[in-house]
Amino acid sequence: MSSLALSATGLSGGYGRVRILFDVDLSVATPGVTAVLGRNGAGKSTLLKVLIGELPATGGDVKLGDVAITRLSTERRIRAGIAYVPQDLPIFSNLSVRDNLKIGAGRSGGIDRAIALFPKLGERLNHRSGALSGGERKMVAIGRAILSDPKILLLDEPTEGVWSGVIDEIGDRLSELAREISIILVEQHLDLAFRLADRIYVMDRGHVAFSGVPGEVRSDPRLLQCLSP
Ligand SMILES: Nc1ncnc2c1ncn2[C@@H]1O[C@H](COP(=O)(O)OP(=O)(O)OP(=O)(O)O)[C@@H](O)[C@H]1O
Repeated sequence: MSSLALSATGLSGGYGRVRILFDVDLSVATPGVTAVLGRNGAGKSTLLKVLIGELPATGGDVKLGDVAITRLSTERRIRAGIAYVPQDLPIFSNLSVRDNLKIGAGRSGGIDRAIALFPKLGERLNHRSGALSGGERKMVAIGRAILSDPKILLLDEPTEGVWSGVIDEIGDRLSELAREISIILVEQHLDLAFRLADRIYVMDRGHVAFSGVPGEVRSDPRLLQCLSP
């Protein structure tokens, strides 16, 4: 079980001179699911990119446990125990499922943990990844990410482009995974986010508008305001 919490304090960041995030405070459940909601363009993906170090923080701090990791490279954050699955999946279409998974396996070469989480991948190991369904591609990306044995997993819209019948399946697997590690979940499917999350942050124009446990957030009139286009 993980005891390493990821937290952000007063976090700002963006693209070049364009500031997108303003003074974001966030602290993740360990283990468990912390969902981040907000309308398109609210800054959810940008937040994950700053947390993993793909974009620099221009203010504030990111901590893993008590250690500030704000200035660490993405590679060192991954080594420290954070994994990231971006929205646009880095899946190599020409490679088999097995070879795509092996990219995440490091020196051990073992892909068993990914297959234990998503047994369907075990049946598709020799398939070309480009021929997989949207849901299966998401499974490959998540399965590969957990092979680095992360304590914290950042997931950007794992159900985007996934057939509704498979959304629950992915949700069930994430719920299992969240018994062991912390997941920060950016998600457009509200039902799934409310089902999985221990805590929810609602973002609006680069700020955290409010946060709370799912019951509180669902009945907060600010939710509709923050999610309406
Ligand atoms: N590469 C980029 N360069 C400049 N601005 C960007 C870039 N990527 C995103 N943005 C801008 O940053 C803002 C926040 O985008 P972000 O992708 O973080 O939002 P989001 O909440 O994840 O939205 P979505 O649900 O659509 O993915 C938007 O105004 C977007 O146009």
